[in-house]
Amino acid sequence: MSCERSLEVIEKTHGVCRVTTQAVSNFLQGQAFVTAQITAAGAMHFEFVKVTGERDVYASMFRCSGVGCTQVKDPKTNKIQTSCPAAQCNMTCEVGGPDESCTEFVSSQIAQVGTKGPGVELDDCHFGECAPAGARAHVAEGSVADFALRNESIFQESTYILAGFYGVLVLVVICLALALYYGLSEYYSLKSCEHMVAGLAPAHLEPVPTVLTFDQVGYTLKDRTILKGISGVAPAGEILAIMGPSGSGKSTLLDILSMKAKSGRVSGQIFVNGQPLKASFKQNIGFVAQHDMLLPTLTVMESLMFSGLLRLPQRLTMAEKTQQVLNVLHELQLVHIADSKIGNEVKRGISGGEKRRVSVGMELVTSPHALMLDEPTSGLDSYNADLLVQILMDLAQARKTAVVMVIHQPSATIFAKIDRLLLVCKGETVFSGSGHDVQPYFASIDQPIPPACNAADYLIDLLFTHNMKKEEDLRLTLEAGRVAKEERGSVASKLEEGAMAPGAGADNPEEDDDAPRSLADVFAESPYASQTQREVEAQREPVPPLRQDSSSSTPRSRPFLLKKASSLRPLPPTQEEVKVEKEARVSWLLEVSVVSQRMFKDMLRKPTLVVTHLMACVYFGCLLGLLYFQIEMDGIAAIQNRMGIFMLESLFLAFTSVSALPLFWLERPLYIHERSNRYYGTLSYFVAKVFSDLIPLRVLPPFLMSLTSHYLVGLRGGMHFFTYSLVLVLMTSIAATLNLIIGMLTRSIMSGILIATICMIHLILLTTIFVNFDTMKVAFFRGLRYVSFFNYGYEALVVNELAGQHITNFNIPEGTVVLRSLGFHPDFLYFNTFMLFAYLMAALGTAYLVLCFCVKERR
Ligand SMILES: Nc1ncnc2c1ncn2[C@@H]1O[C@H](COP(=O)(O)OP(=O)(O)OP(=O)(O)O)[C@@H](O)[C@H]1O
Repeated sequence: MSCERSLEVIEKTHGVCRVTTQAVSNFLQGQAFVTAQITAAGAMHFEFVKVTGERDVYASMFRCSGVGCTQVKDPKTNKIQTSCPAAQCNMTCEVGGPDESCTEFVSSQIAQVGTKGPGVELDDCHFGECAPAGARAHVAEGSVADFALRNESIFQESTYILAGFYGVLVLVVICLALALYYGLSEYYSLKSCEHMVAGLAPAHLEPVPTVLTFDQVGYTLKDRTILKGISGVAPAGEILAIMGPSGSGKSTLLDILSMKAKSGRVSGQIFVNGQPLKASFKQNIGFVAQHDMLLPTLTVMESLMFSGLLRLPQRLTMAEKTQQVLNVLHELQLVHIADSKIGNEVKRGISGGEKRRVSVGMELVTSPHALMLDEPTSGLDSYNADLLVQILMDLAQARKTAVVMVIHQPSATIFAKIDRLLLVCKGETVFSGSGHDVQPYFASIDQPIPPACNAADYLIDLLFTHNMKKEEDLRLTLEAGRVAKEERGSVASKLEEGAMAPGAGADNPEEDDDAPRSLADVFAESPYASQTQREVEAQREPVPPLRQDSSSSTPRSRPFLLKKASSLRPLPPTQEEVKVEKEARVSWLLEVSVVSQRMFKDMLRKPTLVVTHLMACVYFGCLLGLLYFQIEMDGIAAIQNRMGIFMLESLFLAFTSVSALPLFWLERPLYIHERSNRYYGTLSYFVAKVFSDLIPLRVLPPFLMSLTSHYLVGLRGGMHFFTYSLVLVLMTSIAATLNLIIGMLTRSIMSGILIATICMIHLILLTTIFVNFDTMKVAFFRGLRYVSFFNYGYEALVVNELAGQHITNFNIPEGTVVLRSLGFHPDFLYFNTFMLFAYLMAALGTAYLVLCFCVKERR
């Protein structure tokens, strides 16, 4: 198309003018623009529509035709003045309602304006005539061309500026992604540190010998006792193995020793090198979860560097951090696979045993004073399990670290290596002491471990059958009627709950003198128990115990467990400790940069999601572009088609934003693990998440869609295009953030998607196109228009496209009037855009708060 803005009229030209005739402009009251059409023969038609009413819209139409009209162009201002001395006007008042001023105007002024008076003077006219490129040549030959007339050019100068602006934006985003991808990668590959020699630990990371002592640790969850007065010592440089049948409370004990947030009540005392446990000690604990929490797309080196960059003290240089990672790679025998990807079930990477070692390495990088491992050998073959335990033993000895590990059923080789053993059954201590004392102890209680059998297997079997036997004995006792009728109910219910532990009867010995003695009872009275207790006492410095909780009860009345249980609350950090911790932490900006870099890297290494989003949006833009190719501003179809396009685009973007929900869901366990292990703060993760999710998935795709559909459909150009794509980007970002919030709050991915879909449907429903809020009888429901971001977005889109547009061949030729009559607010474009911004900010704020308070580790 090419457009003509000169005075020369090829066939007929359309324009917008300001009315200067006093009588008319008075009547228009500010709506002083009329749409005009002038033909080559000097005939002119112009019309205006005066709109009155707020809720009920009334339109009064004023149409004039004039002959012998003249146009004069002011060369200085370039404005065109038009004069029609003999205009014939007629007026339709009160279309849809009363307008007294119109009736009065008709009777007093119209005759003068139309026939006798000075005619109608129009000023500041903006005429334009557009035609397909080939039409000009046709005109030159003097024949009349059948032009497709348009109100506006689809290519304007400002469009090119905006296209350039967006082009630069896209380039910046691509450069940013590439910079993030390659930014720190030189430190992430083994090649880059070939010049470094393993073994030279940075001075700040000298080992600190640590002895961990725990005394009378108990745990109660909703009136159910899970742990009862467990005591033990994890000496520096040794491994304390916690063993027991499934459900005996091993992981619970490890959680407590690792200072994990527990939902139940924890009692007892924990000492570190004889001092009561301080809250600040958490940062010196390394915790290796039962399942590997690793990002499959990263290499081994990158994973360890991620931990090192975020958790090693700020004062360490990058070279020192890399050195530390290199040392850990050597210690864990991972150098040969340093640049291999972790992998997962879909894309195979390193082996299971290697993954376990990487998980351990992620913690060892920080040189923790105490290392806690939950079943580190589970799922490994005996070679890899032995190798891992041997590595752990060497590390513990070299670094003088207290290592505590839960182990399910170790091989004979591993069992023989265990320095100290804590055997638990149904939350009670069955044995606690040196690994060498296990055989003599069980021999002393008439349960000798057969020499040909794996001691670990034998002990687990023993505890299991002992449990079964004890429960069976109690059942028989009940049947024989030896328990009073009223007592029967309580015992039976205890059995059902599974709370009846071996030796449970010993809580009330006088009630059941003949009850079989549990292994826990037997151990509590053995010299090994006293020995453990002495070791615990020996490790404690003579300091007053932690806050005593008067409400806590004595767990058992036996010599080994005589002391009163106190609530376990670590001492709050002193101001000095807070200062030291603050100084040690890496800066917030570095945290955001490292975390977002990893997110981008992950996204680029499995680009399916981004590519699918981009392709889907471009495809949909093309589809709409072809369906509505170059639609005219003609007749009612002009309104229908445009409203259809915007609704389809909004729906498409809202529903494709659901991907934010499963995306967070898959990341959730990793986030919880890393957050609780102090890799980064919640705000750092959130900012990185917003940055890495919004830009590639919620900004680029809708922008590309708007770009495609805009040119194909022939929507309004210039600033209107900018507003159009901005509104689509804002709507997509809001929808994605709302889905993110739902993903954070729901416990199941399927219900999350269902809830998200239902919420989206409700928000879509509350859009003016589906419901005219002004006609609602209940005031409350009228207020719902402010709830839906969809309503703001959709209204902004249609107003941006239709307000002020002239519609040909339609009895309401003003887009503004049509919008008003449909319940839209043509003057709310900026308000709606601002509200979308505000909505997005509020949604992001809510998402952050939900992440802070609802997505927490509570075990
Ligand atoms: N948050 C919780 N909610 C409900 N029950 C819990 C919770 N935490 C622990 N338990 C219960 O406490 C008992 C001990 O659990 P724990 O996970 O510590 O056992 P475990 O010895 O580590 O078992 P496994 O070897 O099978 O992992 C179990 O009966 C478990 O059901």
